Amino acid sequence: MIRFEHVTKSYPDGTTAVDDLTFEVAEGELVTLVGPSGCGKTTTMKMVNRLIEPTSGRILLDGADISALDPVQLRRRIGYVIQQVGLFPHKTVLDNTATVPHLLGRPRKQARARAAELLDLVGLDPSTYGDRYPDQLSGGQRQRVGVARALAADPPVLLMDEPFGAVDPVVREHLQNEFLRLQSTLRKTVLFVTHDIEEAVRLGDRIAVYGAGRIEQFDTPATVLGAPATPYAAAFVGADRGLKRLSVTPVEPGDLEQPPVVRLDDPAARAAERLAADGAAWAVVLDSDGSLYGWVPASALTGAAKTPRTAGTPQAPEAPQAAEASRAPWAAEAPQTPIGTAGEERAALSPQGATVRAHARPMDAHLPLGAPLKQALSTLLQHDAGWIAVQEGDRYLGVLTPARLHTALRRSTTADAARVPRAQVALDTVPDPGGRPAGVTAPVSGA
Ligand SMILES: Nc1ncnc2c1ncn2[C@@H]1O[C@H](COP(=O)(O)OP(=O)(O)OP(=O)(O)O)[C@@H](O)[C@H]1O
Repeated sequence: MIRFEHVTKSYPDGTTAVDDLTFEVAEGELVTLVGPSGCGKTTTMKMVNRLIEPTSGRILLDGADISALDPVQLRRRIGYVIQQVGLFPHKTVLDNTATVPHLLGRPRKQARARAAELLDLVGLDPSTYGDRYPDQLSGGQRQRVGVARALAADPPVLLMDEPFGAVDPVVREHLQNEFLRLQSTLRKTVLFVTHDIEEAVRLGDRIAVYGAGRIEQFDTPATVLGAPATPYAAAFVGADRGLKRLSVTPVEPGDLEQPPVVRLDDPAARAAERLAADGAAWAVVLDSDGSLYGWVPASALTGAAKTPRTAGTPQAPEAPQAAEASRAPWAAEAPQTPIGTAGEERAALSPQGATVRAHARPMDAHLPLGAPLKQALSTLLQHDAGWIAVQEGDRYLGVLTPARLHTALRRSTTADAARVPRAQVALDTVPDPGGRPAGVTAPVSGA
């Protein structure tokens, strides 16, 4: 755990780089420091490993004042990754990574074995890259070596100063994902400096938004985006913060609609009756194991007797479209005419048309529960669909609609501001697609 207590750093020329900082980074937490150039992020970070000494205040590491610790001993507990990486040009990748464990007294062979494990961990095959020199690597690969090297002594704390700043946006996103994957298992205490709000939001458990030498807001990404504490923080996170917030708001069970559900092997006639009774224009179709197969329009089921249809890929015009806000997205325009269930009509069903299977449209697109709303919106747009199914593992849970997505975003903003679970928030200003106040009587699965 890192704790800053009223830390100020002033230079003899009168510049105050940071002014009265007080904050805490919990063990295993990743805190991003974000702000414009010159606002004091790097100074903050370098005071933790005593490359810079504060003018006043103190910094505690696991409760101990670091000013009383030997700087060399202190730095052994702290991995440091910087943008320029700073690999030794004349040493191979493996030797670069093995340097610290070797310096710490591990026999060379052991240190190299550990280095190979770490290279593997950061996604560099040691048999391919271990014997290369830094100038034989791409920028992104060098950054990975930098991370592997910082992890080599297995320090509980990592300081990362714009570690992915020198690579193109695609590689950067890849490195960020890999680092998040690593961090989910390693659980280091991380201070991560960036001037990129997208990166800060993406990686941080919490974000410190810096103004000139001071922290303007220190909170979760969702709260910083949903409820900026000051006009400065609002301006820094950007006018499009609602869009950014989509990336940090997960789909929860309470966000989902529950349209009628039929199974592939249900008799088509019975499914049609069910949809007619519900006044539904379509139903979700599940496999026998409860996973998503696709959807079926009521019109296909009612026409089942005459024109059995072989399931194919749905064409865009057939895809379920976004509902008007006033009714459930699956609601029929007019009540469906139940198809005849008289014996002679049933007998007319061909074997192919007898079950939902013959009329169902497959739908490949679905989302895992917990996926960010941004992914949900992107999937909806990509498939030109009015809903997208949400699954937990292989189990279908319900569907997310554009209206529900909007409600989820609004509810999460309110929930974060009030510090309560999203499921407890009722919004009565925006009706959901069923015309109900969202979060009050809307169908909720498992929330
Ligand atoms: N040795 C120094 N003497 C005087 N001023 C300094 C010194 N080192 C840094 N500063 C000033 O302290 C302020 C904070 O610098 P710092 O490097 O912490 O900013 P930063 O937020 O990390 O910026 P960047 O994103 O550009 O790296 C800046 O105004 C900088 O000019």
